[in-house]
Amino acid sequence: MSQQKVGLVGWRGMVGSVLMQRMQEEQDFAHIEPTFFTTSQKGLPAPDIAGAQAGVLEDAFDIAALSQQDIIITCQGGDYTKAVYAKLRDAGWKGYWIDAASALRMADDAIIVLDPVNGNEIKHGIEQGVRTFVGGNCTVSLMLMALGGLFEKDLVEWASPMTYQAASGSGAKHMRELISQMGAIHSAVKDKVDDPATAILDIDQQVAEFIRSDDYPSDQFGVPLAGSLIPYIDTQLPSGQSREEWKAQAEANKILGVTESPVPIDGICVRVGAMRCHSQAITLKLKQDLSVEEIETLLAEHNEWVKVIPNDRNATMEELTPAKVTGTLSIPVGRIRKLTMGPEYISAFTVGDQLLWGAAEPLRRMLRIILGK
Ligand SMILES: NC(=O)C1=CN([C@@H]2O[C@H](COP(=O)(O)OP(=O)(O)OC[C@H]3O[C@@H](n4cnc5c(N)ncnc54)[C@H](OP(=O)(O)O)[C@@H]3O)[C@@H](O)[C@H]2O)C=CC1
Ligand SMILES: N[C@@H](CC(=O)OP(=O)(O)O)C(=O)O
Repeated sequence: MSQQKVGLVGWRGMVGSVLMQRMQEEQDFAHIEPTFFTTSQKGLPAPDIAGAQAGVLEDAFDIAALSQQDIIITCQGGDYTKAVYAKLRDAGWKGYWIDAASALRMADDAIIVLDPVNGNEIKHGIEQGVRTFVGGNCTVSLMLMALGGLFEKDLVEWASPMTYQAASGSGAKHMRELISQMGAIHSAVKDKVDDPATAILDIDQQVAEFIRSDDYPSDQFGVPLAGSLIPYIDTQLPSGQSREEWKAQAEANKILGVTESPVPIDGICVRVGAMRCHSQAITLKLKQDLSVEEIETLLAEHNEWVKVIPNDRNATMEELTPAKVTGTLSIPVGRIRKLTMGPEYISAFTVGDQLLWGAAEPLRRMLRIILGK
């Protein structure tokens, strides 16, 4: 049988590069006939990651060229999806569309993909003719990978995730700016830091003045991140939520297949100075008084990537940090304990790489599901 034709759009962006990396690691290119598309570099040689047959870059707005594909994976962003998807479907294309952008997530004919959580719904959807599959919001996917064991058993009455989101969620330029901010702060006070005789409050005062000054680089974020934080992510909604906060309940319930009486999931999303791992401190109200041991067992058994970290200081400091998790598929979850509010109130803290399970990996696995490999 000939291989499926797969069009790759957005492959050189940040999410796309992580996807290409993972596809190479997992030998995915051995099972497909890839065509690389571009919005800006038509005719240039395609990357050699997929072998000699890759040819040149095709125009990502060429509906006829896109229509030749059995499957299209796009990490190009929502504006691209809005510009192309409807035209392609209107032209009669019936292939599989796998998308990283949020634009189509809540569409009735689209499934949000996170197969360790909703693999059955994905398979059922394919059988029913669903052809549009969209990766979830990074914080939502990471939360469900961590707490899937409780949601799967319908044990969660409500959840309140308070997030600590990395710079990568805003894009590559923001990651660079975070590093520049860190370096600029150090440069501004290096002499004083190196001199142990300098009073710490003098250093602190100088750092504070520098962070508020025009010399501090903040073109991308608009306000300081290094040495500070930003308690607002994405756009403002009339509900008082940020759009990032709104996604938690809307997307998580869609992934979980809850159509009536959605599980309330709401909290505050905060940008912090981590590079590419999102962390979340989650308060849960369970429907039952389960022991911590029972909760840990349910969580650990849910999928092969979640790793329960005992609520122990050393284990937490070693295992439950962005520094430890970055660049890996591991989803540690720890700080699990009963809160003083009552026996059904539980805390949890989880960390995950927002470019891997938060973005690229669910798309890559969706491709494999369609290929049946
Ligand atoms: N960042 C994130 O955390 C997440 C992002 N997403 C979705 O993925 C989309 C893409 O995000 P992200 O990967 O961060 O976007 P990037 O800005 O890194 O890349 C998007 C596109 O920009 C073009 N581009 C122009 N100059 C360059 C350059 N120097 N290097 C690389 N690419 C360049 C490329 O298109 P071309 O080759 O056509 O010129 C590329 O595909 C988002 O809009 C969002 O919808 C989803 C989940 C998480
Ligand atoms: N909004 C996320 C990143 C992202 O791209 O989310 P979404 O795929 O839902 O637009 C963040 O800033 O961390």
